[in-house]
Amino acid sequence: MNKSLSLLTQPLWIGRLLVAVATVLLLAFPLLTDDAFHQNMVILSLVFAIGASGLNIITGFAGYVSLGQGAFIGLGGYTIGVLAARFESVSPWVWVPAAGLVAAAVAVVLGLVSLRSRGPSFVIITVAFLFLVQVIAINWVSLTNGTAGLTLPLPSWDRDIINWPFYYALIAILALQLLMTWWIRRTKLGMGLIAIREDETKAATIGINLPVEKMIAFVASTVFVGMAGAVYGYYLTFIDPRGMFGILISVQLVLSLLVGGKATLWGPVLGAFLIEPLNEIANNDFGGGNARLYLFGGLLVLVVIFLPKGILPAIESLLQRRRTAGKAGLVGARIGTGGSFASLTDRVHVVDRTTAEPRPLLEVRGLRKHFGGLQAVDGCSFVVPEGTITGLIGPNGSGKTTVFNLIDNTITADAGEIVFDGEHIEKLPSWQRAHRGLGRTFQITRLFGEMTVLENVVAAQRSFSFSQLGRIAVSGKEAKAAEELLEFVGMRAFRDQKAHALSYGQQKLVELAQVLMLDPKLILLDEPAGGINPVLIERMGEMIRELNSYGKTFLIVEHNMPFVLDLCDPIHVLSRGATMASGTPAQIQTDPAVIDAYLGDDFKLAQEVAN
Ligand SMILES: Nc1ncnc2c1ncn2[C@@H]1O[C@H](COP(=O)(O)OP(=O)(O)OP(=O)(O)O)[C@@H](O)[C@H]1O
Repeated sequence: MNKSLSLLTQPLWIGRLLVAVATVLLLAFPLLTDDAFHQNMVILSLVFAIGASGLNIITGFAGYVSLGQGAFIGLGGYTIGVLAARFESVSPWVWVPAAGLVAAAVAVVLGLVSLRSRGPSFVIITVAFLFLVQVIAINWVSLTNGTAGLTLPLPSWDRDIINWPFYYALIAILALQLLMTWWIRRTKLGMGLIAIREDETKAATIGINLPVEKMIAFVASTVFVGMAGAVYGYYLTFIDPRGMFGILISVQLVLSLLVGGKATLWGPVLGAFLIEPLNEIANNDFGGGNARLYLFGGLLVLVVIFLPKGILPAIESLLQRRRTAGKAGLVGARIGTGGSFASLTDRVHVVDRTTAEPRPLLEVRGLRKHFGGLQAVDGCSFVVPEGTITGLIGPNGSGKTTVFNLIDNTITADAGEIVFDGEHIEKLPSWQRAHRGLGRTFQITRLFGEMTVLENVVAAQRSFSFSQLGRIAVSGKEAKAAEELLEFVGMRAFRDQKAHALSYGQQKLVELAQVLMLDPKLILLDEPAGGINPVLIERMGEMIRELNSYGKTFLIVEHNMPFVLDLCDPIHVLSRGATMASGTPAQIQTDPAVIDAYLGDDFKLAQEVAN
């Protein structure tokens, strides 16, 4: 290996060295120059680094793009401005933590209002929020002095070190912000947020408590930003609504995050230190105003086209390509023969199978769902007895997947009852249904593509507690159990692969392991044999049987008739959204109505030949 290549394959220590050098330079900066222009530029860069880093939690991790992040800088500035004017004898520094609390409190309110929406509507709500706060600051004259603005007390310390306290206070806040980001990324909370970003609906079905995790993320993304806003306001010594709540601050924060790299620790800091100097150049040399708009707009277009993931992720994938160049990957590698589920029995809910008549584990009564004029599910009723492998079959479009979606609340039913394990669950959100013991795979697999296989399995949360959110995501008993489940489905060798790199069949196996991580009582499998090779179909059947022998109950939607008839008993047949027949495989195969509506005469002939 040549020398330059070996340097490139050692990214960890090079990265650490760069961070160490940058930290020393930042700490020593006020000692190196007393040039006011440069000091101002670095102070502003620090404010934007904190703002972008905070934004990283809600946007980079959780996938919620906010254009209202600048409002929290403004709220911080106004908190210190208002309080310093009211309590003149108190040092303004006292109000810096208070600004963090105000930002957090406003984030909770905004979160309650906006976190039910996603995508463009969420962005619009955050912009509206920014303008609303600005309007309040303009019109609540008794508190904010309106458009005339507020003047803060001048710093009381020596003129020679005039900027130093602001500077080091911002560095301390940035350090805290980065520490929090680093911690969140390593914990179950961070993994939950990334799952939400990748596929929120799916995240809920594997037990991730969406409202709580999103709210924590929203608050975490604003506390230190509010504090930075307070230091910024004190530094400016004058604040007004247009300066503190301008949309361009928020645009600059988003741009910093995108340029540096979303969901990375250092990306937002790098982005802020690149964008803010450009902003100053546009302000000073090109007359500000429109020049800044052109600059930010142009940069945004360039980033989206050439660096869609940002600078740091682009460097990382370049290094990754160099590291793996010429090495054979796992693509095409054989799936393992699979381990035994027996080693996991301490985690499983084992059913007493000695009782003669199994109790109903799931009862669906009169379920209805319409899409516009189409009645997709029309009074569907059936029972899944505990300990069985129950089949749900029917023609294409008869409503099977919709029934699954209604059972796990991926979509909400118009009417009907769902009783699971003796409890009515119609009103429970998906993640609570998962905690009750309902697991589900999807017809088209829905893994979190940017996570590794192991992370995908560990991401499932079978219960909720605040202390659990703080645990390291991939560690301890959970990670061990996830590895054992991957061994069981034959995918342990793939544990460090990104899920998006897997074949469809491999994804099906990982999704099964992910659902098993919930230790579910009932597993809904949507076409487990669809689109996979015959050997894997056979293996899938074996796994279902083995899991069933340990007490797992199944409800399976499948078109592969030999697979269903061999595995399932009882079988329910759906037609036009209603249950048209239920019975043993023998009864179903000979039911003239089922043959007429679904199996067809060819099936009957084939059965007769086979017999
Ligand atoms: N989100 C939706 N919006 C509108 N129509 C939908 C939606 N989801 C399902 N449908 C319609 O509801 C009907 C039932 O669909 P569903 O996917 O439940 O059938 P299925 O029995 O699972 O079909 P297949 O065997 O082909 O998977 C279909 O006509 C489908 O087009």
